[in-house]
Amino acid sequence: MTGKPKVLIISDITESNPTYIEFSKKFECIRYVPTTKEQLFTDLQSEKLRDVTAIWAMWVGFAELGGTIEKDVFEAIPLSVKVVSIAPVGYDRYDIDFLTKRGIILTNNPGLGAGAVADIALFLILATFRFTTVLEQSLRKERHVFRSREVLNSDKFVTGIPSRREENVFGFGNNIGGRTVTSPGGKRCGVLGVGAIGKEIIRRVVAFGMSAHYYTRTPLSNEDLATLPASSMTAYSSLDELLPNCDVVVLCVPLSARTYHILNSKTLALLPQGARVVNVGRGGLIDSEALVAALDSGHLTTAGLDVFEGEPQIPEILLDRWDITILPHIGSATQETVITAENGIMRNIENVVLEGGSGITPVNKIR
Ligand SMILES: O=CC(=O)O
Repeated sequence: MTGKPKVLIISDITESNPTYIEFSKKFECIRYVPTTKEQLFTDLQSEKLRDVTAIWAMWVGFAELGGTIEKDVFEAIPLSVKVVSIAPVGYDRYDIDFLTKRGIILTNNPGLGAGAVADIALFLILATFRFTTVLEQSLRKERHVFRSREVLNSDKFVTGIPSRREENVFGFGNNIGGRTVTSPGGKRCGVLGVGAIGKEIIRRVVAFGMSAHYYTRTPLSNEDLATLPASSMTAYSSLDELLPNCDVVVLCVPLSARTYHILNSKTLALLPQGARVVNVGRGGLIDSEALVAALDSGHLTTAGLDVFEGEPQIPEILLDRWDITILPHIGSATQETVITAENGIMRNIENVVLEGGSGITPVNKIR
């Protein structure tokens, strides 16, 4: 017994983080490594955790115990808990109504890693225009830089690529599987969601010579526009108006009932023939089956995805495709982001537990 308020830390942490060193002087920090959902449920009800006042949850719910910190687990948390503080921006995996009814504040980290996520969006945009995934896979398989039509067309080439040989595939690599390889420069990049991430994406794509096209329910303020390459940006008043003007569309809106499957067979059909799709938001924004159908029909050229519906699983139909670049939800996975997230979590916990506040960046309102 230290007499200090107890914080349950369900996550890896950076022990050398100077903010944590100070924090651990004010709180009894109980480190917990989650194994299974069932074990977590049991442990949360144990005597040792009976008077915990805060839960530092970092990425749990996203990563190692994908989806576990949902209502069924929260039902087990001690009544003494006042705040659950999580690392991510997105809190779509958490049951806000349940937490609010229990009088628990949930805090997130708005804007966390926006630049890092935008970097990954840019990487995926480049991959979708230049077909880097299939070309890298081919290189690894063939073990040399190919230039011959024979090699590119060989059966040893990445599975799934159409074998309409001579007329569609050129050794130089400017036409792969019957689809044209083009530069992003001069093309139109649609950005769906112009929050912190969307703004960073706009800055990056314009630097690459693209124009930025966007639709946002709340118009950008003049201050916002002053920080953006406004002369290369065009606003649209609806999604239906935006989509026909995108050579690539990038999704970075939060997942909600309104945005669930916002790209579906109907909206994908509004994209121009040959368009690309990139998703760094949440998997549930896209109907994966409709995406695959649009690629198969040749309406879409390629896609790049960092997020998937039902993570940590990946829809089977996306896995073996040569025309989709996939990454394991690494948008904000950098050392800088981790430290910023930890600091945000500690600041929120201190505010609620030591200062009697409602959280610095609360998701819900208690009272
Ligand atoms: O996906 C990561 C986040 O929401 O921060």
